[in-house]
Amino acid sequence: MALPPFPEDIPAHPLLVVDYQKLVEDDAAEIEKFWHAATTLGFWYLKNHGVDAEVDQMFSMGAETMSLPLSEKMTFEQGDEGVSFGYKASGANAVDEFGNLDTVEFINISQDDALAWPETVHRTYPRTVNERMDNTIVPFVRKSRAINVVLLRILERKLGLPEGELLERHSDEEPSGSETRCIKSPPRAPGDKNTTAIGAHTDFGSLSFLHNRLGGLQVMVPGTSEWQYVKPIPGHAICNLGDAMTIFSGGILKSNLHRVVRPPGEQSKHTRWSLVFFTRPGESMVLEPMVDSSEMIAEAIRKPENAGFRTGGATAGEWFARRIKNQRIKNRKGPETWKASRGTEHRVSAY
Ligand SMILES: O=C(O)CCC(=O)C(=O)O
Ligand SMILES: [Fe+2]
Repeated sequence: MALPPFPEDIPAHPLLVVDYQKLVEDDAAEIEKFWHAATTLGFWYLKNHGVDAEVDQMFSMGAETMSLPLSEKMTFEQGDEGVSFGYKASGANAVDEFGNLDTVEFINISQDDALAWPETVHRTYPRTVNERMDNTIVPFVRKSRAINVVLLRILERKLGLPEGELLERHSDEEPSGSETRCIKSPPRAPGDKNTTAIGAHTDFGSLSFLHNRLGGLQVMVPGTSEWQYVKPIPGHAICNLGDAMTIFSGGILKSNLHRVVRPPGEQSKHTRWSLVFFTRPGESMVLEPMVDSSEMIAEAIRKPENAGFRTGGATAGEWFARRIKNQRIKNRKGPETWKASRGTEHRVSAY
């Protein structure tokens, strides 16, 4: 079905457009553009990534899964212990410190489970997922991971890290929180004041590769306290960095605050689907600035504004479980639970 375009009269934040093929060819100007995006907003468009056909298939997988009976989907629910893989029902998470509820449902499929299929590493999935493992999910996961590895290699070099040091923290030999997520966000009643679908957050891991059809994603542009839409552009993925990259780099790389609200204008009448592939560090990797491996990072962490990026030695697995667990509404005791779910979000105004 044809979707209405993003309204022309609604401002959208212009992300830099990075050409993936040029990155692969080691094009110096393109690498500079990517580095600029990574160290300022932490969001950019990625074109020529070659994953469009797989993305379409993944949206079909998502639609098939979300149309299963709720009772069946609930058999595969994430639970309240801080595990991300599986199904998340609408309203299972808080979107703010007051305990308002999210309005999206999604399915998270672990990279480890996809790559080991038909073996199980972490958990099992609904039949609509199993049926599409070989022909849809595995190809999408492989291609998306390969793209993120190219991006990681470039960042590793630009950060002055010895070859392989950042990559080995994202090895697929070790279990990780890396996963793909298909999100369904139904239209909201016109008078519904609570328009937040996914609350303000920074991403938990390293790199997110996102595919949007409708508006609704917003970023808070650094130095302002205003939310701005990111406009979906056909064939352009939206990429962003997560907390692990900000921490590893001692604050050089930016993990920016974002959220999902009702799509703008006519688009608000339609169901919003989105698809993400998250690359996250291996579970046992310690999230600390890589000061011993890069002079640039050692220098960055000496700046007072970056001091907060020392975690005290949390592993990626612990960081990730804490964030997921404390955003579950069933675990909520009060505003402190929301605070306990936070990562590198420092802007009190956006909590
Ligand atoms: O749906 C989107 O556009 C963004 C989703 C997102 O931020 C997330 O799942 O972390
Ligand atoms: Fe996100």
